[in-house]
Amino acid sequence: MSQDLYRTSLTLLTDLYQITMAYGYWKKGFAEKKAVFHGYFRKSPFKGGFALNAGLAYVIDFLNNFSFADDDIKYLSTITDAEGQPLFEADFLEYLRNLQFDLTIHAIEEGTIIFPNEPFIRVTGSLLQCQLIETALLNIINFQTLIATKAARLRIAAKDDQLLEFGLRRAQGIDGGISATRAAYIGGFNATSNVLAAKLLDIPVKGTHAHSWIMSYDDELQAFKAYADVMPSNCIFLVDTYNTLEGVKNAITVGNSLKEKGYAMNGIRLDSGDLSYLSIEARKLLDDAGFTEASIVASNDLDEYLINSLKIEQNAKINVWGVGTKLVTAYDQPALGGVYKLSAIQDENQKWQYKVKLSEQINKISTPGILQVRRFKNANGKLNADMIFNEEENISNNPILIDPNNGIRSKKIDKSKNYEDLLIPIFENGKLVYNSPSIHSIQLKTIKELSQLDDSIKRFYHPHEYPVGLESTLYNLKMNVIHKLKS
Ligand SMILES: Nc1ncnc2c1ncn2[C@@H]1O[C@H](COP(=O)(O)OP(=O)(O)OP(=O)(O)O)[C@@H](O)[C@H]1O
Ligand SMILES: O=P(O)(O)OC[C@H]1O[C@H](OP(=O)(O)OP(=O)(O)O)[C@H](O)[C@@H]1O
Ligand SMILES: O=C(O)c1cccnc1
Repeated sequence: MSQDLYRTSLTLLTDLYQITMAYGYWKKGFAEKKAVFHGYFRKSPFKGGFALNAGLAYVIDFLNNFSFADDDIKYLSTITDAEGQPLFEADFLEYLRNLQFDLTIHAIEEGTIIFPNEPFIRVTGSLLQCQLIETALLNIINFQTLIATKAARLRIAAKDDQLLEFGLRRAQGIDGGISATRAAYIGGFNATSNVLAAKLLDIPVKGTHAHSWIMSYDDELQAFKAYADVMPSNCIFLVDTYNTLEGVKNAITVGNSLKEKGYAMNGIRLDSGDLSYLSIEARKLLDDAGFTEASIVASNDLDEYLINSLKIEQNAKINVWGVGTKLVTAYDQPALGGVYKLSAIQDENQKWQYKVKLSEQINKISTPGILQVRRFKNANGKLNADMIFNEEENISNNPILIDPNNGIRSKKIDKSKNYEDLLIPIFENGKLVYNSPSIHSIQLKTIKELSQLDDSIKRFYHPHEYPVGLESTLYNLKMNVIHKLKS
């Protein structure tokens, strides 16, 4: 499991300000006040209509190992303030050394479609612990959700074709490469070229060969022949080193000798030039030579727009797509803006005090409450609307959803609709109560979820906005808290 990488103590994987705030809470005597935070994002990435939730398994491993090791404490004791004095007093560091993770966490499962403004995670427990986990939690989920979303968009474009992830060489560092491979698989990729990720994650590993193989021989035909000698049942020939269509002919020559020996040539790979024209011509050559089953793999700066154009507008004859850079770097949107906000805190009488962060920008005003996301579905299983509500309030059987960014937009939900509450228990008072599904079942979930999402929300240009609203009691609570703060 790739999570092995996260099984040492990563408790210091945070911003210093989380620890200074924790120190402040401790000093002021409210470190253990009960608080609730939610993680959510405000805008779907890639100008799209949805995101695909990923990263929870890593969050679980991070939290399972959440404790300050002796050398963490030792390091913290060396941090100094502007006057060169230790920033943290020894008793606080002792408090951290003895800290037992005991948060309660609810989260949306990986492979679930999620939308702006709805919490994908809810964290309940001591203010100090809630604060200390913020940065790592956002680091993990923002990246994996971003890449899983990109992968899901590529899956939409590629329809039933094979998608291979080729991104490691261009990924953002080592963990960027491994996390991206994981997220790509969750989003619907069939295999990766990344051997370490494949081993750690138990996912299929695949690949062809590079131009250097061809260049290391005097000519292309010799290079193909040598490759076929060594790996007769693993032959996808890269045909574009010198002249693509001549390369296809050489592949056919070697394919014929393989056939005589009882092997099938698996296919060819195109990596430059006009992929549409070349794939159509290559298909004709292969079919005419009897290689109707041979695959045509394409790579070279592919993304969902190009795949869509090649398949739909240009009728390209490509059935396997190798995608690297634009997937693993989320090229057109390098970060998901997921945030983590305090929404309630208990007073001395254990009564919730609801909290809101104000902003001049209405979409940046946070939502108070102990929130849950209820997803309503039509009789045919298609997603209909998501309702965010406060678990502390009784809600009507026929709730009204109000757009959090526009109070005059509302939608009535009729009570006959099926629904599911998406935030499910993951940790209860620090104890893991959730069995992480295998990565293969997460991918199956993704495929099912994508099939339940209307095409108008999946389209790449100006997608329809899926209805996500605050249940009306929650909307009123939010307005009240805002008005109180403003007065
Ligand atoms: N039919 C097509 N329609 C739209 N874009 C295409 C088509 N075929 C190829 N492309 C894209 O055009 C871009 C340029 O490809 P091309 O092979 O001409 O240049 P290159 O990438 O610089 O070549 P090389 O890989 O040899 O350096 C690539 O992003 C490629 O994916
Ligand atoms: O284009 P990507 O989506 O990132 O896919 C991975 C790329 O990596 C390899 O190229 P290589 O590193 O040999 O560079 P080049 O093909 O650009 O010369 C491969 O031939 C693909 O073109
Ligand atoms: O196996 C391949 O064809 C491959 C692997 C990584 C990058 N580009 C291509």
